[in-house]
Amino acid sequence: MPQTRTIQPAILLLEDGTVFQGKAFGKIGTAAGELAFNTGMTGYQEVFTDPSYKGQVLIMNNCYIGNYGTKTDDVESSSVKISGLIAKNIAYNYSRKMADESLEKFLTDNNLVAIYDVDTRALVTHIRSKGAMNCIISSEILDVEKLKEELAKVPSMEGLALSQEVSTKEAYTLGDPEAPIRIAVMDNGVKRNMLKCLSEKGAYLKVFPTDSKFEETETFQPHAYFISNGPGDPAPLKYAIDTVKQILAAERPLFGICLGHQLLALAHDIPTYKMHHGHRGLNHPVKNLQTGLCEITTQNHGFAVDAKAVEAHPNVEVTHINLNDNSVEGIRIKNKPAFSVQYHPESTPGPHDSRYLFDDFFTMIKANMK
Ligand SMILES: NC(=O)CC[C@H](N)C(=O)O
Repeated sequence: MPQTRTIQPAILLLEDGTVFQGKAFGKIGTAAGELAFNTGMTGYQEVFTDPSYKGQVLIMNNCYIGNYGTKTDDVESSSVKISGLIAKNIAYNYSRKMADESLEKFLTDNNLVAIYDVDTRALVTHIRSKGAMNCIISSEILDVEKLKEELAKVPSMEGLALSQEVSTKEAYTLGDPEAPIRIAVMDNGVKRNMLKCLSEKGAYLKVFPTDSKFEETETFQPHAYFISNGPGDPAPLKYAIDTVKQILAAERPLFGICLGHQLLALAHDIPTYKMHHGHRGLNHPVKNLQTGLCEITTQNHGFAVDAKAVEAHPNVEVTHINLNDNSVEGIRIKNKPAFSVQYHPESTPGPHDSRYLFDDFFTMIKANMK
């Protein structure tokens, strides 16, 4: 580390009063949100720019981040979306031929407040036993009592609607206008790679703001709908649940990922619940109940679909389960061309085991075009 750099102290305060001392990184300031941890060893830039992390202060479990720098197009949206960052070690210097800049510059340019030199293993163990909670990090207020006052103002993630804050404000198109398949995308905070996976398969996309009316999306004459991922609690998104109901009533093929999956369940009156500490990482084992095969998946969610309510529903079937905790990872609607998964088949970052779900979507679309 160059001698010229002055390292400032920073502090992390948890909702239950636990305090961690560390060092400042990125912007000097204060940031708060729900504490969440990601166990992935790579892909920090894609993770930081994933809109589903809006409102969360993220712990990167890997003991070192920043060592391969950042690259302009390794992003899942136009800016950093996490509210704050906690790490063990940060590499100021990076080594990767394709990288354009350091993580330090990337985070400072994105005004992100970060803290490092924190015992992240102790911190993660703490959340794993106590459950998800809010936190605040600061490199400008080092007085714990003052930070407690600030932390008290931070809303709970449960009941928080955030999609409108990250969704596109204006509809836009993507891909080849002459493509034989048109897909309307409900952008609840869509990751770029989902759009890439869809357009590369030969679809012309129109990406609509999360709260667009069904009638408006229909003017695109879509052959199918894609319901994207997104931040926050899915339950308060009544406008989106209603739109999903209208899409289903019109018999349009539908594929939902993560928040999109939760909205498909909610549209069938299947409730979602806040998980103890969520799933965020690149190695979550999921079993496909239709093929009996296991996939290693990318995950990022703090809410999940109620398994008992799915079982009790005559028209909804569980297609995938998480092998760590048996939670619902995928559903299919028996009487409609619709399915969804809780995990991330676009997998940036992550393994590509689940990319077949995009093929399944296109097969379903084509079957419904005949
Ligand atoms: N990646 C996502 O779409 C996350 C969905 C939702 N915000 C959750 O935390 O469960």
